[in-house]
Amino acid sequence: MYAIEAQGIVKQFDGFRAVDGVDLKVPVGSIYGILGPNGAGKTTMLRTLLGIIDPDAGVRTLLGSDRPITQSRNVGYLPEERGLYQSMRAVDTIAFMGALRGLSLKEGKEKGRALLEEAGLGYAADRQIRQLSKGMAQTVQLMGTIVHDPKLIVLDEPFSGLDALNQAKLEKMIRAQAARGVTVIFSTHVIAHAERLCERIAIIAKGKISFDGLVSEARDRLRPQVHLETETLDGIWRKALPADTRAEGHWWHFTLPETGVEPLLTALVEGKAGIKSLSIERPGLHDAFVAIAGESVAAEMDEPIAGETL
Ligand SMILES: Nc1ncnc2c1ncn2[C@@H]1O[C@H](COP(=O)(O)OP(=O)(O)OP(=O)(O)O)[C@@H](O)[C@H]1O
Repeated sequence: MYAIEAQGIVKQFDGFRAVDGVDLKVPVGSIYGILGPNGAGKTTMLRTLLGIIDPDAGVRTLLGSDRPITQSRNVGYLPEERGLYQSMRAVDTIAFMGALRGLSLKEGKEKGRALLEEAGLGYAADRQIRQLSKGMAQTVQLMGTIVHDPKLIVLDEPFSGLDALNQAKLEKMIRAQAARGVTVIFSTHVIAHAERLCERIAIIAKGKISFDGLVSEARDRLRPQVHLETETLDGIWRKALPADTRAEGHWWHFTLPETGVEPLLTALVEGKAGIKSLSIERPGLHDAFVAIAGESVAAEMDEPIAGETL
């Protein structure tokens, strides 16, 4: 069961292919991240999948329909350009956004107050948007995106512009929605966000998808790295180290051999290497991203500045 299925999607602007033959499958109930640098085609792809714009080629279904726009009441969409009416109160903003997706204004206001209370923002319900901080206003827009209980939530760069606290709240909200069976798809140019939240990701650059699958599958494309410290520097055990081992004083750094760690441990113990420390590091999504998309694309991705995210 897929919330979104797309095949061969192409979207051009004046002959320039912003989306260039994309295939994608987003399973129902998953948290799915679209990772790519600025200008990769993420927004265009999301807008095409949602039916806001039509592709020049390819087919897509959204919640089982091949006319995605007809599903708009079942979808919550947070566009990249944020914008709210400055003089509208927070609670009315949420209700108004719900009403655009078929929710009665009365229910929207009740739910809006409940959502604000839940987030510890009940005191701001009757304040105008202009009286809120940027992060709070963004949270209100997010609440307006989910107030009608959509089956599918699509968030375009939802973390940008939020401080660490609000990013953590957003992560919590995304997890809570997924726990209820809602499908959440979001775009980001920060690898760490996708690594923390997603079961599945698509990596996109220059309009093409170079990977679509489980985060663990992406990470498994690279072998774990071993860091070993020994008391002795020489002995028969050295023969057990792989050919590409990098030596650094008493340290040895190498890729875990296909045979695993046990034969290596046996050789080290029997050869009296004197193991002082040994760690096996599984590659993170960042390393996998570099391997899949290449150094130059990875360099275009923004990493969060220290302390920006939890
Ligand atoms: N309406 C449009 N007319 C012309 N070119 C467009 C239009 N929309 C997008 N593009 C171009 O298509 C490419 C992909 O843009 P898109 O906004 O989809 O990328 P993105 O991955 O979302 O990046 P960003 O995070 O910077 O928005 C860019 O080169 C952009 O300039």
